[in-house]
Amino acid sequence: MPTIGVLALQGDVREHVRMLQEAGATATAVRRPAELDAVDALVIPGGESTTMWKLAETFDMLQPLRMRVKEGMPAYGSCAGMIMLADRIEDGIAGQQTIGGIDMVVRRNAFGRQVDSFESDLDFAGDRVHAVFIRAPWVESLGADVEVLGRCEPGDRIVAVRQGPLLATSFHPELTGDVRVHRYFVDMVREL
Ligand SMILES: NC(=O)CC[C@H](N)C(=O)O
Repeated sequence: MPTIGVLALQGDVREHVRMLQEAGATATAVRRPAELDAVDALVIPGGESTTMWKLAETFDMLQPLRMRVKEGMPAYGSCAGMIMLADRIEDGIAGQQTIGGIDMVVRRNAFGRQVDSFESDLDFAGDRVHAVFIRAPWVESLGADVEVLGRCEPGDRIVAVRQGPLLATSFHPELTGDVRVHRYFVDMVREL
């Protein structure tokens, strides 16, 4: 059974721990480099990417996170976590940095004020899932090695992608009780 960490600097950590356990993984919160060393894979939760970035620097986690991702650790980022896994971002705050790893440009708070939060059914890797979006980003553009796993209205925007061991969604599957996205990630971790 793989041990999957949930980055616990900020955001909805407990919900991801619960979903990972339901999907058959051992799940644990990760705050420090030594805890990161001990996991096979990592979930980066939703929250606020600017805060997460600053806390990652404060806790000396940004470089270790970049290193593990570069070495091929599987990671799944949801919402703010998607932003953290993007190589480039639009509408970040001044100097905002990411962990990176996925060759894509992600736009923060992209769906705009009128649809700050919304829910939508969409196809994720061939499964129909109910998706919750909260001040969500979308994928503005992506490299040739990035696979699109899901799109959503308005605008047929890209909201789920995978590049090798890295998975990202604009939405929050941990809030729906539907374990399939987490199961998809746990299966990824098992196969890699
Ligand atoms: N629900 C979320 O994770 C929101 C993401 C947030 N808008 C950010 O920029 O980080």
